[in-house]
Amino acid sequence: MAVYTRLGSEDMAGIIAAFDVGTLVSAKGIAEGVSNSNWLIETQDTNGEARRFILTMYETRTDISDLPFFLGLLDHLAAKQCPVPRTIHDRDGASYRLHEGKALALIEFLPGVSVSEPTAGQARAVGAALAQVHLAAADFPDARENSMGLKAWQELLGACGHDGLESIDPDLARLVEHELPLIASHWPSNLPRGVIHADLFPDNVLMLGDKVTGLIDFYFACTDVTAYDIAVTHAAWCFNADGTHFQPELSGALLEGYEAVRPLLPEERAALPILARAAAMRFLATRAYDLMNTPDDALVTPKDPMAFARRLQFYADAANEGIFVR
Ligand SMILES: Nc1ncnc2c1ncn2[C@@H]1O[C@H](COP(=O)(O)OP(=O)(O)O)[C@@H](O)[C@H]1O
Ligand SMILES: N[C@@H](CCOP(=O)(O)O)C(=O)O
Repeated sequence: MAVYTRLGSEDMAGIIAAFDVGTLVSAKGIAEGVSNSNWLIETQDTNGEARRFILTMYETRTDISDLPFFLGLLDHLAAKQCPVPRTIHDRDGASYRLHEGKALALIEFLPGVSVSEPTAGQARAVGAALAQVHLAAADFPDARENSMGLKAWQELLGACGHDGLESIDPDLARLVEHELPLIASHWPSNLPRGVIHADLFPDNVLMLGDKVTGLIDFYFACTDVTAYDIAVTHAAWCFNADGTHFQPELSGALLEGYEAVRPLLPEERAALPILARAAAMRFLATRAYDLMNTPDDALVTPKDPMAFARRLQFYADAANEGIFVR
């Protein structure tokens, strides 16, 4: 359930009236997602045409000062025909507005559904779309530090503590205490950097068949090692949900799709094993922290950190097995 803030119909009509998108017809809260509040908005324009939008209210996880980067990136990528939602600027030309202290943005509704058991064809299409974003963002003028980088993982896992991790799983503290310093000492410093999505999970990709119709939720986007974004997407797409089974056919297809658009440098491909461990650690860290710090009566169900602990263990065990070798 991702509507944390209740907006009455009068409030909603007033918010929509600030945009030149017609008259509000309906506003339906969207259950998916966990970070922000989202509504499906339907309006009727002056020609009587029905139009659909997504209204997002940014909650605590998204810093308002980052919105110019996120929303500006969407418009930059959309202008380059990437399958991302355009932002709808209000009557004053602003890309977001404040409502009772919280930021709101209206974005283009895109068709498609998020797949839960991707095919190789879908993985290939996602790889190609990710590469398209990396190339299209090459001349995006703004930059943003990765707020979910190594330092954040160390802080989050430190806050969980040895006993806290062991309370999740008896072997979790051992895995983290072995892997985190290894990742820190092997993080590659010589690779191409650029704008990355950093959270391209299946629930952030809209698809119709094998076609990517929407890349959404750019709210972890930042400037970091480009190949790390491939590692994040690999960890998110190439295993079953709980991380118990690696799916080599999806791995091969994802990388083929990516390289058909943006060939990897040899040093990027060589770094994928350590970057994959890092990606698994990143999501293990936020999920473990959230699991330990989400009130029992919270609106959302925390995600399972062990799904990414299993991915991390797999990548560590397979470090010399060439799963990323062409
Ligand atoms: N531009 C869009 N077009 C169509 N559906 C969207 C769009 N943006 C978000 N959604 C829907 O809203 C859900 C939550 O959006 P998301 O940005 O993932 O939320 P959160 O930031 O909370 O994770 C998505 O899973 C999708 O179903
Ligand atoms: N996708 C990650 C982080 C959660 O992000 P959100 O897009 O669901 O807010 C995960 O699954 O851990």
